[in-house]
Amino acid sequence: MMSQIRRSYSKSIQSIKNSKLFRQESYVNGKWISAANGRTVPVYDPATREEIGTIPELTKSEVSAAIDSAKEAFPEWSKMIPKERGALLRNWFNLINDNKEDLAQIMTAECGKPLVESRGEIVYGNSFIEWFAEEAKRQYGDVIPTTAKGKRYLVIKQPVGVSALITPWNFPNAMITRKAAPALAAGCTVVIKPATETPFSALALAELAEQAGIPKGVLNVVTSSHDLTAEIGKELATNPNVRKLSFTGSTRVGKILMSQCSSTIKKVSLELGGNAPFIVFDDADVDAAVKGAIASKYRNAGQTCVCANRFLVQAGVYEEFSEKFKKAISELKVGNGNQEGVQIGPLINDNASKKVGSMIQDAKDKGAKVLYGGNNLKLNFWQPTLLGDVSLDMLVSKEEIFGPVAPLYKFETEEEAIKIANNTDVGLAGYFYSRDIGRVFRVAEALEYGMIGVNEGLISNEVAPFGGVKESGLGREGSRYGIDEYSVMKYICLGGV
Ligand SMILES: NC(=O)C1=CN([C@@H]2O[C@H](COP(=O)(O)OP(=O)(O)OC[C@H]3O[C@@H](n4cnc5c(N)ncnc54)[C@H](OP(=O)(O)O)[C@@H]3O)[C@@H](O)[C@H]2O)C=CC1
Ligand SMILES: O=C(O)CCCC(=O)O
Repeated sequence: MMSQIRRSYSKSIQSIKNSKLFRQESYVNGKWISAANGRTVPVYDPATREEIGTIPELTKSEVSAAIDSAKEAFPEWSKMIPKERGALLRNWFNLINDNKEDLAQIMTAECGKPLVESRGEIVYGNSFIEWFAEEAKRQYGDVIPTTAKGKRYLVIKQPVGVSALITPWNFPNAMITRKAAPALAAGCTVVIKPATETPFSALALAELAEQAGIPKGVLNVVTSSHDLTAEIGKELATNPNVRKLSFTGSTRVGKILMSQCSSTIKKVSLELGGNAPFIVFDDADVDAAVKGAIASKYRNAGQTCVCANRFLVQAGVYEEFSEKFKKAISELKVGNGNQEGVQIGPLINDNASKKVGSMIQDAKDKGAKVLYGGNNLKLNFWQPTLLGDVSLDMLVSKEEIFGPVAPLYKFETEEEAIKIANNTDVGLAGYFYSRDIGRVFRVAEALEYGMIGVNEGLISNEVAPFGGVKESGLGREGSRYGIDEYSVMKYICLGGV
């Protein structure tokens, strides 16, 4: 049976050492399940369009049953001593660490990112598990000085309850661990719905969670098809037994989920789209700015919500920055992510590719110059692209590009740069390069973004609060604040003391 299925695996999956990690069933209540109606959905390698394997197309009622399992598991898990929960998370961390190369290969096969980035994401994703394994022990409450004789006031933190976690395809591992680890540490049980394009990284995590001893029903992974996504999302957002929903993805879907969650007043965390400005001032170290720009823009072929989206460059260094940027991207290697040396893989699917193509065309139609690239090489592989003479009416200025395209704008003054940078409905990450300490404070404070990189293009880590303002979302992930998203405060007023 196995050899029959194996024939259709992509090459990257064939090379994994621990074949147990490649699960093709959903994981509910400690069991690996198929859909009751037997229906499956194929998953393709975006680099080759080869079928990697299949996943069950669970229906709404099966997702509802997974929520029931999480509800049943909640009392015991939430009452466990935090240190014991932390120890199980630590086991999970260790197992992920032991299997990191296989996990990276599965990730590259299903989402296309270069293997070197997949390896980095496994380490990054695992850092959230390690961090929250520790934080489980640090959910401190408060004792509030009394205002009346004979009374004492206490505040304790308790887990919010069953948590639904809906995650995207661009970070198939880290977006799960950044939600599941604080949820489990706080004492919540979870139902995870991974993106239909990238379910195997999620199922591999579930396999290792099971091996780590995380009890049945505590962590569930439900898979389905794009056709049923809206129905399943609605079930997760409206089922009264779910008390928390955390979503990473587009602002469009975030708005739908937030409105659906209002029917049962769930606690909601949303990590949505961005339109990150990357500002280079005249006083910047231009070489450092180019290095930061490449790291920020071309990570995951530009498919990252914190990717630089608009490059605002002050007139005095515009030519120098543009020339050096162009040279740097001309050296980037595009190809199948599982080949050594590749820095830019394919976009996730045809829709993503069409979106990038139409944004480049729109910019050209409105007068932008292609300074480098601009071509679709094959399938969904795009050349790293640099656009000059970009104006604010172009789609690349207004929308999240989610592809390897860098638009350059020239500005004259600091005020103008801040005004352009803030002229958007979203506010996730913003970046700027300057060596003037006064400007560093002024601009960092003036930018309407949840996260700011100053002389730095990569800002994410497990100890810092990740999240946005405006339509980029609600809540913070990672850091000491991340666990609060899965906790509720209880005030206890003690009389007769
Ligand atoms: N903030 C971020 O990290 C991300 C931002 N985006 C932005 O969104 C654009 C479009 O990408 P796309 O993949 O379509 O983004 P979506 O927001 O549609 O997809 C992301 C996740 O949301 C799920 N989803 C989609 N519709 C619903 C729904 N009605 N209810 C519940 N869950 C739902 C998807 O599931 P399924 O896979 O089953 O469809 C997937 O798990 C990108 O170009 C980018 O700009 C996209 C992904 C991540
Ligand atoms: O939403 C995303 O695009 C994933 C976040 C990437 C990061 O953690 O840096």
